[in-house]
Amino acid sequence: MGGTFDPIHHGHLVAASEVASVFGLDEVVFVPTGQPWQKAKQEVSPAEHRYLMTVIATASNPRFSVSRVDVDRPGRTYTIDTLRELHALRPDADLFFITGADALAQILSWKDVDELWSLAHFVGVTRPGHELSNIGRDDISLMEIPAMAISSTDCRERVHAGHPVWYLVPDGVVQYIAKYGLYTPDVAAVESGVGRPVAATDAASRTATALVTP
Ligand SMILES: Nc1ncnc2c1ncn2[C@@H]1O[C@H](COP(=O)(O)OP(=O)(O)OP(=O)(O)O)[C@@H](O)[C@H]1O
Ligand SMILES: O=C(O)c1ccc[n+]([C@@H]2O[C@H](COP(=O)([O-])O)[C@@H](O)[C@H]2O)c1
Repeated sequence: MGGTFDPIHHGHLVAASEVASVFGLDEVVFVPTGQPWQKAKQEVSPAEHRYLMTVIATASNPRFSVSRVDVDRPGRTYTIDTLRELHALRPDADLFFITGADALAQILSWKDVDELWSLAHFVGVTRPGHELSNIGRDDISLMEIPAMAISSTDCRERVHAGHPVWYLVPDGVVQYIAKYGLYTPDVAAVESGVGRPVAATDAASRTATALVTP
């Protein structure tokens, strides 16, 4: 499963788990992008942070692993290169490529799209707010998965605004984001009060008030 994973969230993990279960996959390899060229207009976190968050998020599942092929390949990330490299590394493996409905809808704009179909079996999964279509190809499988209305964009915006992302992303990823200050406004903005996180003391005093109220 390829993705920018900025950050990885439970929508990604549920999609991978469901496809692995239905198709009886031995392993799901998460492949964080190096330079996602279709996101060139937006700021993307350094690849090492996205790679490490993906490692943390998948560590507890023995069937999940993370590949560095896209992170380590210089230049823009194209799935045609990802699949060729994975195929060279595991020539005997049947490759599946998992995509959400939104990514599948864009696939005709991907590099060398006509060559993709012979390198992997594509599986499109449902995603709230997006229509799932096999874009007229019978060789693409479509799957309904439990709806997770979570996006990395929303997670970044929540952290930036000082709102929690607990239970949207794995606990270790919440802690990683806090440790490295990802998605937080810069210091000047914090000092000017923009995006100020909810103060622990505010929350504590509200709890205390609630406890003494009859
Ligand atoms: N909630 C979700 N349910 C199902 N599939 C998802 C979900 N979120 C992401 N995906 C799929 O996972 C893959 C990687 O997505 P990506 O890393 O770009 O996450 P994103 O949440 O879409 O990020 P952003 O909001 O930054 O665009 C894509 O195929 C995408 O369609
Ligand atoms: O090959 C391409 O041209 C291409 C264009 C856009 C996205 N992709 C791949 O689609 C996957 C999801 O990408 P994204 O940008 O939605 O996180 C990831 O593996 C990308 O490398 C691939």
